[in-house]
Formats: sequence, C-alpha cells, structure tokens
Amino acid sequence: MLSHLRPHGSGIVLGSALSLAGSLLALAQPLVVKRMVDALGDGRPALGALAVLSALVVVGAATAALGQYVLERTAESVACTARRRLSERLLRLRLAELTRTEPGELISRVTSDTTVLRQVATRSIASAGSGLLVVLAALVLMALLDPVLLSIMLATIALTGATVAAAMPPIARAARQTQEAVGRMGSRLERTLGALRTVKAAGAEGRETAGLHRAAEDARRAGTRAAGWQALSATTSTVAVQLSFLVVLGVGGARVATGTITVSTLIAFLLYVFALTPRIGQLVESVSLLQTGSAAAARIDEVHAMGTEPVGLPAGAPVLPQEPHPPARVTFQGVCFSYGPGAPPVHEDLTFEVPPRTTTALVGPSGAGKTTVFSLLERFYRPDRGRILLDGEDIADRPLTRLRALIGYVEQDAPILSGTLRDNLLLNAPEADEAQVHDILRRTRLDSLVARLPDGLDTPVGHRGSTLSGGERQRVAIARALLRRPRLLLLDEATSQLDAANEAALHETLADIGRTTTVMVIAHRLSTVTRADQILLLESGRVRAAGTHERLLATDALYRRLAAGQHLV
Ligand SMILES: Nc1ncnc2c1ncn2[C@@H]1O[C@H](COP(=O)(O)OP(=O)(O)OP(=O)(O)O)[C@@H](O)[C@H]1O
Repeated sequence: MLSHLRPHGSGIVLGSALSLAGSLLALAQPLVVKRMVDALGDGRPALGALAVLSALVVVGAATAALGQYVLERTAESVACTARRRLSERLLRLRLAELTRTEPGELISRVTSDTTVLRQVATRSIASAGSGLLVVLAALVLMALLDPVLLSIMLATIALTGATVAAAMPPIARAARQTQEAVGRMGSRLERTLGALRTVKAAGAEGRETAGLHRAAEDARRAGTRAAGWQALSATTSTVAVQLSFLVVLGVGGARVATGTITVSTLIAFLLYVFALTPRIGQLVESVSLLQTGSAAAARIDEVHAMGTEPVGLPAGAPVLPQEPHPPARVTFQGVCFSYGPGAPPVHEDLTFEVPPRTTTALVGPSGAGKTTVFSLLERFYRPDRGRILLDGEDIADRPLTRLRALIGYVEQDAPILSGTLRDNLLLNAPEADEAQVHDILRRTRLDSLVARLPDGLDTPVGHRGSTLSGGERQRVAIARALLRRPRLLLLDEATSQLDAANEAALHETLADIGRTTTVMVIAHRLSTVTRADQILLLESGRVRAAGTHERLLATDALYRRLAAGQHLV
C-alpha cells in the first residue's frame, strides 16, 4: 500500500501535518481551561485565558478542516494514479495472461479496488499517523498532570491494543474475500451480458441470476464478517476508554479529597480523557481499515505482476505507413509452438514462404493451427522454436508497434467496438481523411449501408456492433483493416457471413488489393480460395502440401477429400 501512497507523499504529509496541528491546538485547550479555573478560584480575571481558548477553538477547527481537505484531495489523486496505471497495464497484458483471467474480474480491480484504496488511503495512513502522535502528546501532558491517573489510562490502552491486534487478521481475511466476491460478480456479469442473446435463448436467465446472487451473497457475508470484527474492536476500545473515565473520575475525586491534586488538575485530566476517546477509536478504525486497503492494494499489484507487452504507440502517433510501403514477404522457418507448458503442440516444424504481392490461403482441418499462424505473425505469442521472418528480418527484432502497424488483421468473429461506425473504421488509422474513408466504404460495399443509417458514419453501432448484421460487421472489419493500407493483410474467415453477391464483390476487391499487398486468407470454404496463388494445407502442425487448387487436387488425397466434401470435384 505504501508503494501506492509514496508518489503522493507531499500531499499526505501536508494534510497530516495540518490535521495534527489542528489536533494539537485542541490538546492545548484543557491546559487553558485549567488556568482559567485556577484564575477564577483565586478571584483573578480570566478574560485573557478565555480569549486564548476561543482563538484555539477557531484556529484549531479551521486547520483541521484544511488538513482534511488536503488529505481527501490527495486520496483522489492516489485513486486516479492507480486507475490510470492499471488501465494502461490491462491494455498491454499479454494475451496468454488474459486467457488465464476473467475480464470482469480485472475490471473490478480498476473500479472497485481502487475505490477502496481511495477511501482507505488518507483515512487510515494519515489518521493513524497523526492519531498516534496526538495520543502520545496527550499521554505526556497527562503524565505531567498526574502519573497515577495516567497508569489507569495506560492499563486501558494495553487492553484495547490486545483486542485490536487479535481482530486484525480476520478483518484482513474478510476484506480480501469481500473484494474477491465483488470481482467474481464482475466476471459473471461480463460473461452473461457478453452472451445475453444466447443466455436468453437458452432460458438461462434464472440460473445466471442465481450465480450473480451467490456472488453478491458471498460479498455480503464476508463484508458482514469484517464489519463484525471491526465493530468488536471499535466497541472494545470505546468501552475501555469510557470505563477508564469512570475509574479516573472515582480515583481522581478521592485524590482531590485528600488534597494530592487540585480540582483544576482533575478537570484538565478528564478533558484529556475525553479528547483521547475518539482518538483511540479513530486509531483502531485506521488500523482495521488498513487491512482492507492492503487487500485492495494486493489485488491491484497482482495485475502489475502479470506479463505485459512493450509500451505501444503514444496516443496521436501516426499509424498510416509513410510512402513507399511495399508488400511484405513472410517466411516461417521450422516454427514449433504450443499454448504453454503441458499443452499439446500446435505447430511442429512449420515451414513455408509467402512471396510479396500474392494471395496465400491456409486450409486444413479444424484445430490444425491456422489462426495460430496469424497470432504468431501479430506476435500475440512467441514461437517456442524456429523463426518468423518479414522481409528477411526476424519479427522478434522489430519494435512491436511497428510490426503491427504494417499488418491489417481481420479476426475470425470480426469484433466491432461499441461507438460509431466512424470510431470503428478509424480505430486502425485515426489520421485517415474523409476521401480515404469513402473510397474504402465503396470498395467494401458499405456505402449503401452508410447512406441508409440516420446519422451516416456517426451512427452508434451498439455493444459489439449489435445493430449491424453479421455480414455488415465483417465488411466493417475488412474496411477497418484496409484503411490502414497494410503491407500484409490477414483475413481469418473474413467473408464467411456474406451473401453470395457481396462475397463475390468483396473477392474482386481483395483480388485487386492482392496486386499491391501480400494477402493471407484462412478459409474453410475452399470455393473462396480456389483462385489463390498458393494454398497451404496444414495438418498436424505442419504444411502437408502446398500449391495451386488444381495442383493440390491432382497431388494430395486429403485436399481432394476436403474438396469433394464441398462439392468442388
Ligand atoms: N488461447 C489458446 N489457449 C490454448 N489453446 C488454444 C488457444 N487457442 C487455440 N488453442 C488450441 O490450439 C489449436 C489450434 O487452434 P487454431 O485456432 O489455430 O486452429 P484453427 O486451425 O484456426 O481452427 P479452426 O479452423 O477451427 O478455426 C486448437 O487445438 C485449439 O484448441
């Protein structure tokens, strides 16, 4: 938790110093009251002391309020810094890390855990620091007034300390469990809302709601457990201090009766007991809040410990290639890859070459590792062995953002982001101008769709493009990739949802693009790639056969079987 607070040290120190000054001014008040009582008892005028007391009250309260404001402001900065660092980190996480966690779980760390950090940062650290100093100062002043009465106070404080220490570990455990349950709710909600149509069609709303209720109930139960321990420790300290007040009153009264101390000393001592009561309660609350904050900080730090990619392009940096941008040559040399230790190998000695300005199709049985070829080219994952070259240079040696900037990638399920159509198109190429956008719209046959939409390009497309048809989503994804003017275009089942007319037109466009760009296509329907310059047939992690459609039909039995299954022979 300290690592989150350290960058804001000056604000915390200033706020704490002001709060402390306010408290110390309040601590001086009993001494002035004692002087006033003594003066009144001796028949001397007490107006001066009264004026000092009034000034102490006003200045003390103003200083404490200012201190609180500075601390709250610093707490907002602590949360803001944590949120900014976390969100930046999340977008740079390696895909392998993301497959091990749930997005909703990660989101809860940016929203809920940073909020806990914000609440706890100032209240616990600053109050604990200044509270401790005030308690110590009060104890010194009380020792000067009457050491005997002070021993009674110390016995009380020792009792409180023991109770609080015993309550801390369960509070920390329960706080962590609460935050984990909130995280589980987030991931459950993400899962349900992400596939709401399927959930509704399956009539599974009840079961999904039950899962959400269970997570909410877990959070409530753990939160209640923490609240119970917090209440116990706070009450113990309050009761102990109040009891000690009664004992101090009794013993102090007897000592006044025997003339050991004066009435004014007893009054001043009792005022210190009053001043200490909330301070000790606050101290106990701070320490227990610290447990909650530490649990949140630990969950935030878990994200910081996850593997990330190098820093991406700064916002506003140019993405579109500077001329000239010749088509790329792709070479796979003996690539071996598996998705982690223990996972079955996907590629074993995968070797092929894609010459520039050609279209190469990857075909093969489901699970043969076709999409993985694209993931490796985008460097979402690194090969275990072997090399992947782009224009003869190992892609591992290229700056990641430069590598990705020269590739246009259309994923299998054409993901569309919520926002407008324009937002989606410009995602790849923010600096593309209106003429370039309209040219791409025409080439991908999206111009008639844009003309139909109420706000044209500025029409929102809904969550994940839910207001578009499957085919429209695919064409938007292709337009987005083309707008970048890529040197290498990767299309993963990019036309599978298009109707025959649109598909034929788009293949014309892609053939046209293939004359100036290197294109790699993954296709299940062989009919869409029969005109490719080269077809690579993948099987068991290797290229089983390579050649044109006609050559493969003539030479490879598996290809012939695949083609026959699709009525191509
Ligand atoms: N993120 C991942 N983590 C672990 N295993 C994965 C991951 N992605 C894919 N796989 C596995 O790797 C193998 C190859 O997957 P890949 O998606 O590359 O196949 P594909 O040839 O594109 O299949 P399809 O034609 O069905 O799209 C599959 O067995 C798959 O289960």
